[in-house]
Amino acid sequence: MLHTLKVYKVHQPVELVYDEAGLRITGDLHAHKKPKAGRTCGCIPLPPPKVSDPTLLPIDNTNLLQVLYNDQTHMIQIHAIIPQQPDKVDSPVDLYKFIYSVEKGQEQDCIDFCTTVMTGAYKGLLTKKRLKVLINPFGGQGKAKQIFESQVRPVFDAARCSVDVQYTEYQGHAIKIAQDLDIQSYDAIVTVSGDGVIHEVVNGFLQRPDARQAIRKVPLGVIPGGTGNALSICMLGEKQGFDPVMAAVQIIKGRSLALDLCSVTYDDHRYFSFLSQNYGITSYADLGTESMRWMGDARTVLGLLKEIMSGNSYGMEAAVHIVEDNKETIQSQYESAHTSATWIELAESGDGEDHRVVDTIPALTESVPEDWTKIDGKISFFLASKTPLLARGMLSHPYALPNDGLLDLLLVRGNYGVMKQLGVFDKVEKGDHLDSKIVRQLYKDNFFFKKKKIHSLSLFLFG
Ligand SMILES: Nc1ncnc2c1ncn2[C@@H]1O[C@H](COP(=O)(O)OP(=O)(O)OP(=O)(O)O)[C@@H](O)[C@H]1O
Repeated sequence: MLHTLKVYKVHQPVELVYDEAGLRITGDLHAHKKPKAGRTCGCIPLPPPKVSDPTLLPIDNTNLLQVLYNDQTHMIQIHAIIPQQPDKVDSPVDLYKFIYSVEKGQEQDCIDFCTTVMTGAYKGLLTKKRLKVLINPFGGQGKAKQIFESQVRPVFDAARCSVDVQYTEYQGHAIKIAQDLDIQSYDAIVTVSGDGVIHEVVNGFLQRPDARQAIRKVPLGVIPGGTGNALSICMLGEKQGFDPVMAAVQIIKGRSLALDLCSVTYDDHRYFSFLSQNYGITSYADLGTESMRWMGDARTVLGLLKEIMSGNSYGMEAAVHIVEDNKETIQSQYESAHTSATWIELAESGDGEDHRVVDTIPALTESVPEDWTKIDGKISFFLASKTPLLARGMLSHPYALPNDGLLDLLLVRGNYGVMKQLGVFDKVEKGDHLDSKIVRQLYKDNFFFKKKKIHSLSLFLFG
């Protein structure tokens, strides 16, 4: 059903048309111009859109943040996200604000129009979310605060979210904040940081007596403010995963996605991981470039090259429970899971249940079950991951699924020499390394790894 409203930009008539797909603004010749710094009001800017009518600006429901009538100014205000290149799926986006005057006598029509648009734009979603925002002022290249204030806060304000900002003050602070968070007061917890602070939030939640309830009640929203931002690129892709505006829109318009967590026990310490567990070249590459965070995510590539060139080999002992080790089968399972993807909504736990997270995997002191496979000797890569991308340009686990209850393990046994290892590295950008003969197995499994044990739990994320 079509809903229309006639409004004015100064004296020029403009028509607003809303249907199920979204809103169209017709007749505003300057609507596509890009917003100026400061993004005040006015009618806004961008390169001309690839639509047949240059006076027409279509805005999808997903990109509509707020449409409201201001009875002080007798104006309608539209806050929306507009892609810089409308024909590209991963185009950068900008925040726009359109303001048009409403004719005398049309006020009630305008209010009704706004209600219709907002109902369609937020179908099944909460409006005016209450957000707890954690900013690591030292994360990545130290730009998290600036990213938040200049690119993210305006989006949250436009969507009329209430924002409670807290800066992390020391290592481990986010664990404490998540542990003490009043879960009834917030609709999401948002990190403006790298993966380190996300790790702390997840672990803080899971140390709570009401861990399961807390993690269901308060989803995690991720704004890229670190160096690698691995979780962000796994959710939004390699380009948009580094776009704070797009990430902010996900927090407002995204739906929750369950992501398995891995329980890791190290000596008598237990924690939960949502990315990868690894040994061999990738782990030493990471450790060897800790002091190079200033160079952003380029340090991942540099570290890997350095470690491969060193010619080191790595001994390990591990036991793995293999669920599937045929690459073709894993690929086809991934493809069918991907095409039939459904959002996993976890049921709320009932009152009186124990909400603590309990360990269900056998203790390390117990003997390895008979149907598990042992790995004992030299390896180059032992990389188990819940997520597909290790970093930008490194699609290490192309068939990883967020909530299949399994880990994907990439294993290269032995040391095949620098040239062959460089060959694997060279193909990892698009995931083609799996065709390499030396990448012997890609398992879906649970496993014991040295002194670590891993299984999966769930966390809500926006996707
Ligand atoms: N105020 C602070 N002072 C010192 N360390 C902090 C502070 N706030 C957070 N931290 C620590 O900084 C570490 C790294 O933070 P973060 O994940 O944000 O950035 P990053 O490691 O550069 O990003 P990425 O994980 O994407 O590479 C975290 O483990 C966190 O404990």
